Order: sequence, then structure tokens, then C-alpha cells
Amino acid sequence: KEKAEITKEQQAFMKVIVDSYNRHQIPQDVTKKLLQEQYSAEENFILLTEMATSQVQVLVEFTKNIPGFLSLDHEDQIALLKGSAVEAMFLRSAQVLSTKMPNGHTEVLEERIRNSGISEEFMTPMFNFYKSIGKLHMVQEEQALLTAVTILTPDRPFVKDHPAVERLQEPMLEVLRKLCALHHPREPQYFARLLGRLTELRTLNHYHTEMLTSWRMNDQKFTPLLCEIWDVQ
Ligand SMILES: O=C(c1ccccc1)c1ccc(-c2nc3ccccc3n2[C@H](C(=O)NC2CCCCC2)C2CCCCC2)cc1
Repeated sequence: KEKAEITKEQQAFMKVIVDSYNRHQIPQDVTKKLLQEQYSAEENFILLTEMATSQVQVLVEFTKNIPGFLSLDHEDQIALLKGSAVEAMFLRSAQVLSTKMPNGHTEVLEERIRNSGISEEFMTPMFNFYKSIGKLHMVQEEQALLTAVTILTPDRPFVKDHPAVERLQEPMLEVLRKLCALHHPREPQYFARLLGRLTELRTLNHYHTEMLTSWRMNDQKFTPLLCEIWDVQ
């Protein structure tokens, strides 16, 4: 019985993460902008770099509020942020697309993304991921914890103290497991499916650098922060 119950301290722990996640909710202005009109490849690329840059700043603030993160080795903190930034961006994008919108808006948004300048070959894996996230109908707490679990992945490149990261990720996974049981009682495999999405997310990470250079236009300008975090230029 006690296995399933979320304890008082787990509630408090979760509240810190969910509040931080919601406080740093990316303004849905990218959706509003995209629904307004179809922009050119150049304008879309600029929109992406602006949104991605602000999302990285938001991600850093969110990460700093994860209990215990700031007590990790400083270089490991950077390695975890660097290693998870692209995944967090795709996860957030998937959540934006799976947000309930008035009739027909999601289809228009999808259309705008399909015609944004992203080369065809990346469209399929990207939308497959978006669809698989959408089908999960995650509640906000699950989204926040899944993002925190993604950031606290011990086996990122250049992380030195794996066990220290595992010790932070474990309680996160435990709360997430209980949340899944609570919100999806008729789907015992829901938690496992949720974690399976993180594997799919890694494949997008793997494509990402070539994705960027393939955006149908000649000179790609990135912000200094994106050059740092996306390993481009
Ligand atoms: O890195 C990407 C890539 C992929 C393939 C080739 C080159 C780059 C790559 C990465 C995200 C999305 C992407 N998927 C989206 C799903 C729903 C809504 C918008 C989405 N976007 C972009 C976006 O602004 N994302 C924000 C969302 C908030 C958090 C920061 C990021 C826009 C940018 C304007 C044009 C159309 C899509 C689209 C693309």
C-alpha cells in the first residue's frame, strides 16, 4: 500500500519542480505566431533560434531549482545541461503541439511546421515523436518530472560523477512512477511507455546537428548561446 502512496516529502519535492516548470512555461507565442501566417524558411529559422534561445535560458532556471542539482560538480552541471538541451527543446515542442487547441488549430500548426523549411527526412522522426508524446496525454506534473528526469541522465558525455547524478535522478523516477500509477490507473505499463519516449528522444538528439545545417536556406545564423549548446558554427 505505502509503495503506491506519494509521501508528504515527495509531494513537497514534486511541488518545487512543477511550480518551477510552470513558472518557466514558455509563452505559447510561438503557436500564436505560427497560426497567424506561413512564414518563409528564413523567418522560420529566425523564429526557431529565438524560441530555442529563450527556451535554453528557461531550462537553466528550471534546472537550478531541481533539488540537489546545484550541489553537483560544476562541470557536471554544464555537461548535464549541454547533454539534455536539445532533448528538452523537442520535449517542450511536443508538449506545445499536444496542448488542447480550438478545432483545426493543431492541424494548421502541423502544416506550418511541415512547410517551415525543415528538410523532409527529419519531418517523419520528429512528428512520430510528437505523435507518440501526444498519445500519452501527460498531465503537467508528468511533463515537469519527465523533463527533470531527462536533464538528470547520468550517462551524458563528459559527466564525471555518474553516481551523484543517479542519486538525484532516482527519487525523481520514484515520484514519476507513483504519479503515473495515480493518473493512469488502468494503464499499468504507462510509466514504462513514458520512459520509452526518452529513448526515442535521444534519436532526435542524434540527428539534430545535421538537421540544423539542412534547413533549406544558405547562411544559418545562430545566437552565441545556441552555438554553445547546439555545437554549431
Ligand atoms: O531543431 C529543429 C530542427 C528540426 C529539423 C531541422 C532543423 C531544425 C526543430 C525544433 C523544434 C521544432 C518545432 N516543433 C514544434 C512543435 C510545436 C510548435 C513549434 C515547434 N517547433 C519550432 C519551435 O519554435 N519550437 C519551440 C517550442 C517551444 C520550445 C522551444 C522550441 C517552430 C520554429 C518555427 C518553424 C516551425 C517550428 C522544429 C524544428
